[in-house]
Amino acid sequence: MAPAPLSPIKVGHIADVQELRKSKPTTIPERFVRDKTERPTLAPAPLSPNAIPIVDFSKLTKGNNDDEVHGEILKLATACEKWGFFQVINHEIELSLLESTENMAEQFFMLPLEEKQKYPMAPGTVQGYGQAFVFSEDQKLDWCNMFALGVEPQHIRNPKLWPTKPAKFSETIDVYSREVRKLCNNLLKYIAISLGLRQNVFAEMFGVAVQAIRMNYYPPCSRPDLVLGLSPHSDGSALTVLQQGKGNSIGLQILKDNSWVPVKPIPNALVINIGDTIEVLTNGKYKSVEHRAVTHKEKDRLSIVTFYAPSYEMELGPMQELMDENNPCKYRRYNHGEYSKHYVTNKLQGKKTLEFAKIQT
Ligand SMILES: COC(=O)C(/C=C/C1=C(C)CCCC1(C)C)=C/O[C@H]1C=C(C)C(=O)O1
Ligand SMILES: O=C(O)CCC(=O)C(=O)O
Ligand SMILES: [Fe+2]
Repeated sequence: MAPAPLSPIKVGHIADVQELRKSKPTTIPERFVRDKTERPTLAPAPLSPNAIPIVDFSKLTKGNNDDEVHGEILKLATACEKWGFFQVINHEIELSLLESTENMAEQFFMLPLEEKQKYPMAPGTVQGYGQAFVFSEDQKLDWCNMFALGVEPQHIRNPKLWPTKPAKFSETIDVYSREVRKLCNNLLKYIAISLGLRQNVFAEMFGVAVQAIRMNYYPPCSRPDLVLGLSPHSDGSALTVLQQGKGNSIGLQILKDNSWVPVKPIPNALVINIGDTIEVLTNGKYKSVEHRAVTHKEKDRLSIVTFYAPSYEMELGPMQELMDENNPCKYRRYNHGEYSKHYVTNKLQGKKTLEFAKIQT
């Protein structure tokens, strides 16, 4: 069952942050100013910025010997278990494709507002141009413009939302999405192996996987200490693939041991994170980790995010192989379509959405 749009909801006026920024306001509109407890810490976190594990995909697929392959699988396992995040290098996606996709996204955001507004994200929905996850007039807004599209399978696409400008946008997103889909498939095989499972276990459980793309554009903000680029959340997907803009500016932060750790972009690498689905399937062994984006005083930032998830038809729950008397079942079985609907009809609020599946103890 696909997530259905909500009945009309009142979200008040959602200012377009790129337009707001044009007037270089020294005072930030109240709706963007976070409560004191939510404001970002912009000072460098105590951990070194490169603490996020790095996984070399070429060592997984064609390591020189068994030791090299096993070593990399072990790295992958540690990354998924302890961090929920890693950066993947040598991922086999052409760098020219990463670049052209980034250029397309950037060109789209630089179009006049009237052009972008031809593809509006209706309140309560998640596809199109605008701000997703806003459900009330008093909800704080993120310092971000988003453009999101359902990609696969075809029935989740809304062709009216695929832009005609810039030329080649749709073509590029299609080619990019096919490559990212292959990468997700392959990573899931190695993730299965890292858990001691058959390599096709996830592919069999997912059916025809749902894939969506979201481009996030964060303009500079004169008071980055007061606003958030993107509210803290975990992703509802199985895997998320994030491409950070070539400007290489830090903005993504992940919550590790109660402190926000910045993810320093590695040129040409992709950031991968475990989503709620893998947390549930592994009975919490591999975790979907809370993350957020912060803004910068002078620099803008672009991220291109792919969500890869099971088909809406699939019924999911923790895998038998990962439960025993020491690891009792932590999540109930549910239909992924229902989880998707729950996810997209709630505001981003840390890992709250996953309570949908948690067995209360
Ligand atoms: C922060 O997460 C999201 O924005 C998001 C949205 C994904 C979607 C679209 C942009 C359009 C098509 C539907 C879909 C919900 C996939 C996250 O995606 C995750 C959340 C769930 C649930 C999921 O399956 O992927
Ligand atoms: O822009 C980023 O770095 C974070 C994006 C993200 O977490 C998301 O789109 O779900
Ligand atoms: Fe995310």
